[in-house]
Amino acid sequence: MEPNVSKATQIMRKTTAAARRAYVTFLAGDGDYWKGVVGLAKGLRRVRSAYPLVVAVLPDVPDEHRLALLDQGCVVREIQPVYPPDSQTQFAMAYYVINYSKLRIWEFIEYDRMVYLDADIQVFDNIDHLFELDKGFFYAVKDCFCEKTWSHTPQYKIGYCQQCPDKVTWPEHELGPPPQLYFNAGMFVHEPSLATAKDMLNTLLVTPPTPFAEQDFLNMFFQHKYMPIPPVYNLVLAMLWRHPDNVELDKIKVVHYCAAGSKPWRYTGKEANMDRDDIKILVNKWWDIFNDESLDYKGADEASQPLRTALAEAGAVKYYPAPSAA
Ligand SMILES: O=c1ccn([C@@H]2O[C@H](COP(=O)(O)OP(=O)(O)O[C@H]3O[C@H](CO)[C@H](O)[C@H](O)[C@H]3O)[C@@H](O)[C@H]2O)c(=O)[nH]1
Ligand SMILES: O[C@H]1[C@H](O)[C@@H](O)[C@H](O)[C@@H](O)[C@H]1O
Ligand SMILES: [Mn+2]
Repeated sequence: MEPNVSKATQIMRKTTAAARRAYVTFLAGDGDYWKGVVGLAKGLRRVRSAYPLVVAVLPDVPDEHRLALLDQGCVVREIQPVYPPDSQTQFAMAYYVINYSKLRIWEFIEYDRMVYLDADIQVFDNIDHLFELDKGFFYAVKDCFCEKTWSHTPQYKIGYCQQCPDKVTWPEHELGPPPQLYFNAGMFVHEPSLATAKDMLNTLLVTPPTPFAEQDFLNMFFQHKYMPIPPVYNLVLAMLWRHPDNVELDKIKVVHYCAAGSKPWRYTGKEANMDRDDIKILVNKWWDIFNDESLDYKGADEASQPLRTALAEAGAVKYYPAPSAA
């Protein structure tokens, strides 16, 4: 306690601290992930998050998609791509290679604390309290090893998962010590720092790429700083059928639509497990937020005007202002 600090100073300090916090997501390419970001921006507004959503966009994100994000009150920041060293590695999904560019968010040093959320994530409850966690750690939720994307690993082959480590005992005599705790990198709490960013990129230069790309890399880089947080902060959907005992669906704050076929904006219901009732409900809940016009950002014109003007001048996109609601 500092007894001599005036109320005004205390409020000013709080405001300054708040200005240095933000949610952050990542957007690459001209595909449909921008819809996920729009959904996320509206979801954060629905739960009355106090902090903005910064979108780290690669240069290949088209202006039309950037406009849609500005219209939703996002802070759009262009980043340069990050590539792993050359190799013949097979990524679990071919596109994972672009995810190394996510490492650029450590360069956003105008913020001292950020909560990263993948574009295929939705928040159903306020999680602003994550910004209050002790500094000096890397916070994320433990992953599950049971889906086919893990089929290249010994843990998948023997049916071992850190979500239920007692079910299949790790054969230490054959495979050595059990795998260290491993987090899903679709959601985490981090502290931007140029020193860390530099260290990361230098380490990446001498780190051969592996199937889960930057997720594997971050697990290696932060192995001694990693602090698990409860699964309510990142429900990896496969948990619903792989470890139902570890999930209390009504308590979930953050849902990660990462299972094959579960991205709400691409959902057909055809892929394995996608016809489950809980999945259908979660996909519908995502759409309810995406379609809810009352959640649209109200100061849209102000944020996106410079880009609109530039585009109009360049004749790149035709923009017709929406009629006033009055
Ligand atoms: O064409 C794309 C592909 C990905 N992304 C961005 O990259 C994120 C990661 O891609 P996915 O969400 O499709 O990946 P998964 O959630 O299936 O995969 C998991 O493994 C990945 C390994 O690269 C990442 O670590 C990811 O955060 C983690 O949850 C997306 O949410 C989105 O923010 C795009 O913007 N455009
Ligand atoms: O770490 C992986 C990865 O995030 C996959 O994309 C997801 O589908 C898996 O369930 C998860 O275990
Ligand atoms: Mn994801």
